[in-house]
Amino acid sequence: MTIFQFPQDFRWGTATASYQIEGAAQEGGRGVSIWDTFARTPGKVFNGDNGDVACDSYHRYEEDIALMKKLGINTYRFSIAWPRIIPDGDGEINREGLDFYHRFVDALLDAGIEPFLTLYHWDLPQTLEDDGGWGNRRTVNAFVKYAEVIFKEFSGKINFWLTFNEPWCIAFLSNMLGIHAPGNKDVQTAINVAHGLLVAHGKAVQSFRRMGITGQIGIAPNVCWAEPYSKSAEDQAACDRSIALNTDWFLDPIYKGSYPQFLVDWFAEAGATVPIQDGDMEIISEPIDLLGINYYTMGINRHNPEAGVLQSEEMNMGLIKTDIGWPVESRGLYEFMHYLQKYGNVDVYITENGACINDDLENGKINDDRRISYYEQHLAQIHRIINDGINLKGYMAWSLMDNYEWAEGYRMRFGLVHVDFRSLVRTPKESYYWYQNVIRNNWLEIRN
Ligand SMILES: N=NNCCOCCOc1ccc(-c2cn(C[C@@H]3NC[C@@H](O)[C@H]3O)nn2)cc1
Repeated sequence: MTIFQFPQDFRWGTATASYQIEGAAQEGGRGVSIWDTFARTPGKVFNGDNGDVACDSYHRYEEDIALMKKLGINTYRFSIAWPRIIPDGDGEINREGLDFYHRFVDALLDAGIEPFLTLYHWDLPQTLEDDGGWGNRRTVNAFVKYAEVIFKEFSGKINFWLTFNEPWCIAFLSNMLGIHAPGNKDVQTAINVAHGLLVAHGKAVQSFRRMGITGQIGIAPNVCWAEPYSKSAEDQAACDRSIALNTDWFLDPIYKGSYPQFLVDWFAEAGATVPIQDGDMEIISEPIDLLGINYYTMGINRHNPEAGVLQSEEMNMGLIKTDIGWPVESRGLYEFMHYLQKYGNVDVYITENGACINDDLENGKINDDRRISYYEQHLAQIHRIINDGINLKGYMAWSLMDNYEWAEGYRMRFGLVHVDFRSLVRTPKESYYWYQNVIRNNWLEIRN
């Protein structure tokens, strides 16, 4: 038996997002988001699943908070649905939407749980997408107006703020690969979206500072760690491109005030350029306080001219995979956290980490041993990272409960709690009780 003791002030939590759990899509004055539209577009989402009901957390949040309290977490990451706050994107404020989130945040605080608020977790008001989306400065300015409404409303209640979740997914998965909403497949559009959201991020941070809002603010990139299939320079360069597009493309502008030139040049070869306007990079590089890092898996990549714009092909190395097909390899988290040190030993929270394991109820229990094994491996790496002196301050498991996994609909289950999407009954899985024990002890026991 090996014991890994965590720091006394280490934060333990779980994470969700508005469109994935709330439901009540036509209630409370909520407007239409790009995911409502995308989900209703034939062929885009498995089974045509949408977020109309989801986990119905809009109505059942007190039950969810009771599960969080029983789990023993002290931190809960959630996102605000912009379409609940300003239904048409940049028009009238919907008081009913603000009141819902006040009730929710107050209930979290009453339960002794620190809210970790994400402003944008992919549910853009459709009206703004119709007018050009993140590539149009109207959307950038509308985001700042929305952010300032939330800052003003929740300052004093919220101490941890994130502007954007997974900017690579918002820009490239959704606008170059077309896999997520709005489903564009155009490199220039993706680069325009990435730049727009970065300017929006910087302007929101400037507002946060100017308004004297409580707490710390940052952004949450997702990680795409990759190691070369061979020792060839070509394969290493292919890995560098994959890693950098998820991380450096966003963190270089924020921490250095400029894009990674080798990728700018790579995209220029493909005929795509970054639409930088005077003053943009100064805005984007407004200093932040923390980073959220979302890690799921890593790849072994090789250069392949046929493998998309980046010409970086992920090889199937025969590793154990989760049920969504992602290799289980916790080593990439350790390697990435050291890679991240090039931006300084900044405060980092793992804001998402978890496994898609689609076990179902058997005799009233869900024996998700594979999920427990995934968490054991990744928490052991977390301990190793902390032991190396890296400022990793907390960990949020993705996810509290099974929810709407975007284009995969409800078939892919990441939760510590099982959700029956017909009855909406929640059932803690064996991994929930395992995580409860880790939190209670503040240590990890690795079975020999
Ligand atoms: N990276 N290169 N890929 C090249 C080609 O990929 C094809 C498929 O791509 C991807 C990549 C990444 C994801 C993904 C999903 N989640 C889980 C959510 N995170 C935020 C939260 O809402 C969770 O639901 N995180 N990441 C999906 C599909």
